[in-house]
Amino acid sequence: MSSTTITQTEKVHEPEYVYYFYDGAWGAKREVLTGAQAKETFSQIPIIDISRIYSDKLEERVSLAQEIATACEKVGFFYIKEHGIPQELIDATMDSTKKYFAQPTEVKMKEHIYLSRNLRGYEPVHGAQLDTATPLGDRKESFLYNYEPENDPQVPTLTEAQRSLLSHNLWPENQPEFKKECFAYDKAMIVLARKMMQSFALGLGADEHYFDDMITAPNTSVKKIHYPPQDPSSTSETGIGAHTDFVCFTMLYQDSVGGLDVLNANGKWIPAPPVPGTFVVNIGDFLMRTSNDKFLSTVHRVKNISGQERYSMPFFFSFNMDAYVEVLPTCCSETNPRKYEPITVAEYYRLRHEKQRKKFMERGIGQ
Ligand SMILES: O=C(O)CCC(=O)C(=O)O
Ligand SMILES: [Fe+2]
Repeated sequence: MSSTTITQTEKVHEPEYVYYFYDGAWGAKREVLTGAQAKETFSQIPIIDISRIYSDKLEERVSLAQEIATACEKVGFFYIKEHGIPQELIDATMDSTKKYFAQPTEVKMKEHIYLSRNLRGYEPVHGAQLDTATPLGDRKESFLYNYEPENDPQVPTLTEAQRSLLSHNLWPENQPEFKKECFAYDKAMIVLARKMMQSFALGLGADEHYFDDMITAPNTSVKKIHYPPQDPSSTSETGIGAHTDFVCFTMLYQDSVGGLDVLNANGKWIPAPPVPGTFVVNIGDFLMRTSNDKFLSTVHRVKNISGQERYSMPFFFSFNMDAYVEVLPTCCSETNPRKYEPITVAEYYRLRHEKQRKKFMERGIGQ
């Protein structure tokens, strides 16, 4: 009698994942794909000259919109140059931002976000923790302010009900210049953002003015951010943990230090280094939803290991708070039916903030 033993030494493939913050919580993940498993995805971020956005020729605006739409579909991130925002305006607001952050923390804590009704104002270093694997959280301090209708170049007429949906800012009383510079910056960015929305509408196959009525009092906000340098080997903190933005889209000004990375479909981090004279634009979850997932809301993070102080200013843009937003009919078909129900921006934000606030409270911040 004889017996045969077969020993299997086959290597078990252990998948590797990149984790990120999505829909109010940490824990969404993307598998790292290499070799034969790798998908077709981006390895760099396109730079688009958007001067045509100001053209009086529709065909030029359409060709730009198509270029932008391709970047939104394939990457979800792109740089814009020749955007029309004067560099002096950007420099002035950056200067006042640095002056604001240079104050002692206890002075800035007078505008702590938890003293405001809706998380506007100052958030200190380690005040946020997107990546729960970093016990200290985000090595950044920030100041967040929201749209104020009187500062809109096209001041909207709002009902009391509409007014009640707006966020309230918490401005530093001792720095009137800071508020002035913030407003000047916001005013210019609102004009550009409305143009960008027209370009997105065209790129999604809709009428150029499809979104116009939904952005008469847009829910915009600007976050001024200071990232002190961090120890490159530290795993206990990061600059800003990996996440997607939950607004429609973001136009980010970053200084010359660098540290922003963008995640591609294979779970690989692609750097988005500073390019002079540009903003980095990225699609957020709400426009992804509105486009029936045609445009991508792409995961990104920041780690400032440069040894220098880094400053950035994302300008976040969403529709009017009471806008009832449906998936664009041009993004749906019989073979690609609508994936999301219509929702108002206020409700969308309420649901997201509820989840996020619960998480922050669990950490014991702001009580
Ligand atoms: O500072 C940056 O470069 C990015 C900031 C960011 O992603 C955010 O605030 O959502
Ligand atoms: Fe972001």
